[in-house]
Amino acid sequence: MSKYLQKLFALSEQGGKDLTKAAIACTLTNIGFILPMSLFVLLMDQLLSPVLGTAGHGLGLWGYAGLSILFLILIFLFEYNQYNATFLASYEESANMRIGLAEKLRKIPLSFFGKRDLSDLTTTIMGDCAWMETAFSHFIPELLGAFASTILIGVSLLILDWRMGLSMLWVVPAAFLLSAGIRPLIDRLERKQREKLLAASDGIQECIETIQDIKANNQREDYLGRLGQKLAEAESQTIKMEVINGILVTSSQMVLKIGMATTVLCGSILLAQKQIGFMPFLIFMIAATRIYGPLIGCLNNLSAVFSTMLRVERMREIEEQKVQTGVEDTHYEGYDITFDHVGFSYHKGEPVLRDVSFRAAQGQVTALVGPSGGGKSTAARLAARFWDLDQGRITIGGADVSTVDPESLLKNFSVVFQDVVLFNSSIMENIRIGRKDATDQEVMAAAEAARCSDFINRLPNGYHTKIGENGSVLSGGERQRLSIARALLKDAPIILLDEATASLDVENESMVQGAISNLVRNKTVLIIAHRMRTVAKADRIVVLKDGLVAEQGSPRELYESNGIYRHMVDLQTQSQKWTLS
Ligand SMILES: Nc1ncnc2c1ncn2[C@@H]1O[C@H](COP(=O)(O)OP(=O)(O)OP(=O)(O)O)[C@@H](O)[C@H]1O
Repeated sequence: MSKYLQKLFALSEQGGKDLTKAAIACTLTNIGFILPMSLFVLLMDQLLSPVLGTAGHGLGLWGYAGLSILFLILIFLFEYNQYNATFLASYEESANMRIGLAEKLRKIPLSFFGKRDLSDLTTTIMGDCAWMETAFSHFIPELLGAFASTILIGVSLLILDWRMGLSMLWVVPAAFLLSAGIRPLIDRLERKQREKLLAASDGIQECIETIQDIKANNQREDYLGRLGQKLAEAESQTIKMEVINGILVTSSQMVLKIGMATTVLCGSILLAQKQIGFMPFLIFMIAATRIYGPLIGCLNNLSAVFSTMLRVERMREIEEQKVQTGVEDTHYEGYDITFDHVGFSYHKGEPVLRDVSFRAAQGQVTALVGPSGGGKSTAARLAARFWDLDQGRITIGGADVSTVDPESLLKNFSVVFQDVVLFNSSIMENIRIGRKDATDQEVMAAAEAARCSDFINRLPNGYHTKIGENGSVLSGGERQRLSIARALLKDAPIILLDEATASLDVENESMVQGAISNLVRNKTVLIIAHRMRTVAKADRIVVLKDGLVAEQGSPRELYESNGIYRHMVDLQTQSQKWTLS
């Protein structure tokens, strides 16, 4: 049972065991609610014995008091046990689920994120895991418990009198068959509802992120109109879903209630024909008032259980993704990066890099240049194994990067991208991400070298100033300098600079380039820049155009060969002379 539940709901081994325990605990609680009924039957048997001419049980006052106390204690213990078995275990499992998914996401290749909507992923990790908490503490164990207790009590009633038992229990499979029949429709509606809700939440997020551009382009009316449309569609889909859900729940509950009527009808006929005694009749009448209670409660939650299955499917999709693996203690013979006939595509059949071969030697600066969309950033990221290749191989110091564990590989890289990511913490902590054991002095030295100290000293709390979400209180150039400071602090043997100085003015760019020159000594540097003067002093230039290496050589060789590089240098020289006439 535990293994089956583990597989069905994508649980850990412990989670499967805990859910089984929770279901047993709910079964016991449901049986506990029947106990007072047996006391009532005993009492009735005794009180009615003179009328019915039976012997009666004669428990006496103390006997009834003793049994009442015993039943109360049992009910309390069953409830207490259910609380522990459901709540505590479910919170632990959902915490493990979240951590497990986050761990998995850490190891999945980035290609997966290109295919999945980010808010969809966030909803799966946060929303679906939170939903699982309620599902494991309520919906699922209560449903299983109601099933199990109904079967146990039903079998006892069938043994007592199979005719009465059947008249009472036939409705249970009928109600569940009805629910199972409607399930495909509910599943379809729920998928659609999720799509609409995601579209609405994407719309809201986009609106917040792009509010400046929307206003600047006078698009407010149009944009809000489209957003309103998305919200209205989400609302109407949710209402549709609720209506169908309501119909499912009430019709299943009505079917169950018919069971009460058939029990009374069958019981009255059998009693009138003297085929059953009054006490068994009474037992069935009382049972009919209690047996459907837990099931009716569960039918309310049945669509939630269906929804749980859909969410489990989404989680399983993440869990079953292939992760990037590799050895952690790779030996590198130096840090030359070699691209050997590399082919890569983000989407099948649309190659971004084709047969790319070049070498970025240790101790040299290799610049990747070329027209926009040529594949420069892709190539640089492939060296750090952000994705796996379709063809060829990339080696670092002779080691094929596809055989190296991605996290241990990245320890060799200091990376500065144009789209800097900063965290909502202090300047000090943001730089220290480069090397978490760095002292305050080392952080400050890195900040100084990256020309950050001027603006940091102007901030109200200096290095301890909180910089807001993604460094919102800083300018583009300041954010970029922080990220350079982070890379300087990490001091890794390979440096990737992707438009690292693009947001800096000329004065700051040359200062930061001075800092970078200190950093790059004896390192392997791969630099991507659109400004040709940024790469003019590189040791080697690789021109990527349409995913192919169009030319490579020293800046001088390329300039003299009169190809794409020269054309780009000449264009930029001309554009610098350009003024508004
Ligand atoms: N994550 C991604 N998913 C799908 N396609 C992508 C992704 N990143 C880049 N591309 C596509 O791959 C091609 C190469 O992009 P890349 O960013 O490597 O070029 P680039 O030479 O660095 O361009 P730029 O100079 O404009 O930054 C482009 O057509 C781009 O649209």
